[in-house]
Amino acid sequence: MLFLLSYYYYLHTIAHSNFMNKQHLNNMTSSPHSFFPFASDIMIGGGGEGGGAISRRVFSLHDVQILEIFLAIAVFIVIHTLRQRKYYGLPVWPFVGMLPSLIFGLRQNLYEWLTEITNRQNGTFHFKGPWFSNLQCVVTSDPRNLEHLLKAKFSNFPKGGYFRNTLKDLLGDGIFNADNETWSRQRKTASIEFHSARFRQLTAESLFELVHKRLLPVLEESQKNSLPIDLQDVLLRMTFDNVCMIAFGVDPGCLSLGLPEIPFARAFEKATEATVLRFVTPTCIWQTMRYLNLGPEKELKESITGVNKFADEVIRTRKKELALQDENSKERSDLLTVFMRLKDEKGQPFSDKFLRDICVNFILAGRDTSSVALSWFFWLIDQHPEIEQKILAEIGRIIREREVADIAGARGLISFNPEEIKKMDYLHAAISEALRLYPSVPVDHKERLNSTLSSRFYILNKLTGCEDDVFPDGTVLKKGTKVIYAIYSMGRMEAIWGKDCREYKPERWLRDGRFMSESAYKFTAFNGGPRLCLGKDFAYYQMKFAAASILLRYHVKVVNNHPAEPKLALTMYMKHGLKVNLIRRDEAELHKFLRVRY
Ligand code: HEM
Repeated sequence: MLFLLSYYYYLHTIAHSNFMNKQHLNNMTSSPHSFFPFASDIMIGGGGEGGGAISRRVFSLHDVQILEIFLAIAVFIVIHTLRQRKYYGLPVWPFVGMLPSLIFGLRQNLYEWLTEITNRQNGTFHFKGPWFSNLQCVVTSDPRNLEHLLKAKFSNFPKGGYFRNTLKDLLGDGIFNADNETWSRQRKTASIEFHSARFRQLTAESLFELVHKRLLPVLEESQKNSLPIDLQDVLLRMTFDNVCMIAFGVDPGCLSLGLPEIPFARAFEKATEATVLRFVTPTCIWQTMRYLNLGPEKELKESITGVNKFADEVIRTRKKELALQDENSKERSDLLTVFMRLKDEKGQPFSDKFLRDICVNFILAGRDTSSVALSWFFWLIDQHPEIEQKILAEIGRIIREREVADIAGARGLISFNPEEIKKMDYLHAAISEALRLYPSVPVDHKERLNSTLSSRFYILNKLTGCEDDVFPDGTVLKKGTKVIYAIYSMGRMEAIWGKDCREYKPERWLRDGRFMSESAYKFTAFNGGPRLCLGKDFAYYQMKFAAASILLRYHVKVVNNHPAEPKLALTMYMKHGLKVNLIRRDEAELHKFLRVRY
C-alpha cells in the first residue's frame, strides 16, 4: 500500500509540476491573478508587483499543494479501504482496521451482522481489529473448518491464554476454563458420573420435584391472577436450582412462589455479567481497574466473594457430613461429593479452591443454556400454532399408550417418565430446530496453539504441532490466532440447511417420524469433538420434560408486540425476557388432542 501511495504521489507531483510549468509560462503573458485563481483569492494585499506578494503567493501555492496531496491521499485511502471490502468482507481502515464496522454491527443485531458477512465470504473471514488491540481473529461458520478445529486438530486449538485469563477470577481452573491435563481429568470423572444410572436417577427425581412442586404452582398462580409472567425468568430460576442440586447437592430455592431474590443466585448473575464486560474492554484497562478496585471490577470482586461464601459453606458442611457418614447412609451423587472422594495425581484430596472451581463451572454450564433455549422455543411455538398442535398430538399418543390411560380427570397428576420423554421425537425435533435458529451459545472461541519457540525452530515446531495451520477452506492460521466459530450464523446458512434455512421446520429433523441427529459440525449448538457438551442428554431431558409438562396444561401466549431480540452475552438470552399469558387448557381441548391420531 505504501508503495502504491508513493507511486501515486510521484505521478501526482509530476503531473502537477507540468501543470504549474504550463501555467507559469501562461502567467508570463497574462495577468498574475489568472496564475492560480485560488491562490489569488488568498493573497493579502491584492497581488502587487513587490517581492513580499510573490513570496506570499509561493507560500499559498505550497499550502494548496500540501492540501491537495492530503486530499489525494485521503481519497486514495477511502477508495483502497472500500475496495478491500471485496477481499476481506469489510473495509479495513488504517490503524483501526475493521473496528468502525464492528461498532456498527454492535449497534444492531451482532449475530445477524456476522451471518451476513460469513455468508458473503463463503463461510470465513479475517477480522482485522485496531493494530493496538487484541481483536484480530478468524471468524468461521464452515462445517469443514469446525470439524478440523474441534476434532481433527483438537490438540492444536486449546481455549488459550486470552480466554483463560479473562475468565480466571470467576472460573479458576474449572472444566470450562481449563486445557490439557486439568481439563481431561475433570472431563473423565464428570463424564463417568454423567453417564451413571445414579446420576440419571438424581436428575429425574430432582426435575420431577422442581417441575411439579415449584414450576407448575408458580405458573398456576400467574394464570389464576390473569397476570403476564416473564417465562424466561421463571425458567432461569428452575435451571439454576436444578444445576445447583447436581453440582453442589443443594437447592438454593430460586423458583418458589413470590419469586424471591436469592443472594447466591444474584451474586452469580452479577459475576458473569461483570466478567462478560472484560471481553469488550481492552485487557490493559480492565486489568488496571482490577488493580485499583474500580467500577465493574469492584463489582466483580464483590460478587465473586458472594459466590465463594456460598461455595465454602457448602464444602465445609459436606466435609462434616461425609466424615460422619457410615455404611448405611444414603449415597450422594452430586458432583461435589464425587470429586471429594477422589484424589489428585499426588494422591492428595482436591483443595477446597479446586472443588469450588469444579462446581462453579458446572453451574455456569447448566444454569442458563437450557432455559434460554426453552424461551426461544416457546416464542417460536407461539408463532407456529400448527407445530404446537403436533406436539400436543404426540403427547396425547404417549399418554394413550399407558396401561391405565389416566387422562383429563387426573391431569393435575400427569407426569412423564424417562421412557416416555425419550419417545417424544417430534418435541425433540422442535427443540433442536429452536436451537438451530437460536443456539444458547451463539459464538464460541478457540486459539491456535502458540509456541514458545521461535518460528526458526521449524523441526521442533513441526514435532510439537506448533507450525502454522491451514483450515480445509485454505485459511492460514498463524500461531496464536484466535478463531471465533459463529454457531448462530451456521444455523442460517443456505449452504448447510437449504433455501428454507430461516424457517422454523421441526420436520427437517425427522425421517419416518423418528428424530435423526445431524453432524455436530453442522449443528454445533452443543459443540463437537472431545469437548462436546457433557450435559447434552440431560439438557434434552430437562427441556422436554419441562416443555411437555407446561404445554399439556397451558397454552403459552406471548404478550402482543413483545419485542424478541437476543441480548449480547455469553449465552443468548432474550433481551427483554419473554412476557407471556398462560391460558389453561379446558377438558374439551384436552380430550380433543388425546383422541387425535398422530
Ligand atoms: C440447551 C442446553 C445446552 C447447550 C446448548 C449447551 C451447549 C454447550 C456448548 C456450546 C459447550 C461448549 C462450550 C465451550 O467449550 O466453550 C458446552 C460445554 C459444556 N456443557 Fe453444555 N450446553 C447445554 C446444557 C448443559 C447442561 C444442562 C450442563 C450440565 C448440567 C452442561 C454442561 C456442560 C459442560 C460441563 C461443558 C464443558 C465440556 C468441556 O469443556 O469438556 N451443558 N455446552
